[in-house]
Amino acid sequence: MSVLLEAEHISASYLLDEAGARETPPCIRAVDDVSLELHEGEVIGIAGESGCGKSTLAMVLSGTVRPPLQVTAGRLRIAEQAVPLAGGGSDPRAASDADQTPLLRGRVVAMLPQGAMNALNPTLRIRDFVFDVLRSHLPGITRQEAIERASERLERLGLPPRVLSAYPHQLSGGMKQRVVAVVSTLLDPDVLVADEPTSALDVTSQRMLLALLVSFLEQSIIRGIVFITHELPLLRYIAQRIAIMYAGQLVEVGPTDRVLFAPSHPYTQALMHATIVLEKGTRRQRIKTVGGAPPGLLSPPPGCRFHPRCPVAMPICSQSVPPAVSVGERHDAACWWVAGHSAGEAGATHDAARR
Ligand SMILES: Nc1ncnc2c1ncn2[C@@H]1O[C@H](COP(=O)(O)OP(=O)(O)OP(=O)(O)O)[C@@H](O)[C@H]1O
Repeated sequence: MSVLLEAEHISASYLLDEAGARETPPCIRAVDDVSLELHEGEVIGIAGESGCGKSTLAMVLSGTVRPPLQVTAGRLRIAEQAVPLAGGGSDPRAASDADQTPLLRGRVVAMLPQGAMNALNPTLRIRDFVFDVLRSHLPGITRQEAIERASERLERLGLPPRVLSAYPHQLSGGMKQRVVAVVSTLLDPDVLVADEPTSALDVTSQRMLLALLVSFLEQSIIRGIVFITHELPLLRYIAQRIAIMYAGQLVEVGPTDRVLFAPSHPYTQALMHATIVLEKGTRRQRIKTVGGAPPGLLSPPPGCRFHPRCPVAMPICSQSVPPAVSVGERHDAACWWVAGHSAGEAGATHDAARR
């Protein structure tokens, strides 16, 4: 399976002292040492509680980082091209490539941000929005060409081209979101990063949007999707793999069914209200809810960031960052407790999410 997107050891922080008055400015480490792969034709879901860094990771992966957010480390490659990371990351070439960002954005990677439908200008017909978007990427395009391109695309995806003549208020929320999704992929990007694209939609509209995103893949309009949500169960309908994020880090990555129905990390188990089978022949332990709140990212807890809330925490958990351990085929969990219980099964530690 070929790798379409490869993020290596990405860290990104919000700098709280942009003026640079302090030598070591305080910063919120919203994404901390995240490595992730997206394969050709795949949808990977990224899930976790509010504030765990999902949107920040989405901005990094889509090349839309803006101050006060800064990428402090890492590399990103999409479709075999290095994507510039604002701040340069650890790759000195990235900073000098920064002028390529607008080109990469839209053609290599596109972002469907939270509340994307609200980006529509209420005073402009959809066709004017389409023209503005396309013109920003393709300065030479004429109005007629832009409208024709959007019209053909809508028709191909089973949506009525007449929406181009409508004002936003004349369309339902679900239709607006689908139209914005279509417009954001008009340049056939390799990867679409969708950040909570179904939030604020009713169930029927959610399903229609998911179906549309799948059509993008089936019709080879795009080649892979990073789908961010706090609604873990939703990922069952669209993602082949799921990455669980906690306090800026990935704690578990694996095939959708495994993560949803046989989660390994205590945090994922708590999220799923799942049953942990400790070992063959031992009793089952049930975690009902995630007690407490996620830590502040200005000064996250040492070791495993979940340890203050973890029902199976051990002394080592507060002392040392857990390695990612293989718990099955392309399934890793970063947890000392899991490492102890899967010793001998996997034997090796792995770079999280890169399997
Ligand atoms: N502009 C900002 N300045 C400072 N801190 C920020 C900024 N935006 C986000 N943060 C902080 O970064 C951390 C990660 O936020 P992020 O929005 O990426 O999380 P999230 O998982 O997407 O949450 P949600 O699901 O609520 O959108 C949080 O602690 C948040 O308070």
